[in-house]
Amino acid sequence: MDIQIAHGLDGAKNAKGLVVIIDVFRAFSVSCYVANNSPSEIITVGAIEEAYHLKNSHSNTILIGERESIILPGFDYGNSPSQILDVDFKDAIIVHTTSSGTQGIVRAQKADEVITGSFVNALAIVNYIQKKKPESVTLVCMGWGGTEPADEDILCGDYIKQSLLGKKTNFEKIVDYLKNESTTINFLDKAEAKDEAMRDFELCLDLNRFDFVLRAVKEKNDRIFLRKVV
Ligand SMILES: O=C(O)[C@H](CS(=O)(=O)O)OP(=O)(O)O
Repeated sequence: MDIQIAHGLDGAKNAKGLVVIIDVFRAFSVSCYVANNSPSEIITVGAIEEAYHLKNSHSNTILIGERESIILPGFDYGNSPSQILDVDFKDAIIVHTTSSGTQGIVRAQKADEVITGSFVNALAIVNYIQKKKPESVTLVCMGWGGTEPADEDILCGDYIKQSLLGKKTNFEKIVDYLKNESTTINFLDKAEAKDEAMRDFELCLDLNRFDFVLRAVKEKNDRIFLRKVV
């Protein structure tokens, strides 16, 4: 299996094979927390206008997302796992748009298949790839706004790659580095509620909390749905 690491929006655009779009803080950690709370659908969108359009077209739509780490006007929740941790999404259509992660999903048009990447379901991702045995895998580290590298996404990409190669990575060291040395945890600086942001940090680093993969599937009107694969 050929394993490539790519970065940001361009990396997503050119990614081939089975593509993992990685966004630890916070898009694809959030997506897993959402998926765990039983929504009828999760729709990933790039444009904010599309999110508003979907909200106006379906009564049971909930908007989740941010720009520059701040919740968007009229949205129900920010891009924050702590805000939605205990929310029952039964029968709701979740529409998710973010600065970086969801933009990567939308751009990954050359991929054979796209799944999301985060630490909260890292083992499930590794197991899924090992089971599928694709010829080539691209791990796309989305970074800040899809334009600048971010430590947490690079570390997650490397963690998945090493696991696929049968090598162990010390996860405690990763957490320690992100907590004490990394300067790339943008949303922590921008957050108005510091306690909530710290809780987001912990929830996004809750390794292997979920045992499912989220697969991006293009359907009606070219909309991209995230579907759980256990
Ligand atoms: O969760 C966030 O605030 C980030 C903002 S950015 O990437 O640092 O610009 O969004 P995400 O798309 O989840 O990375």
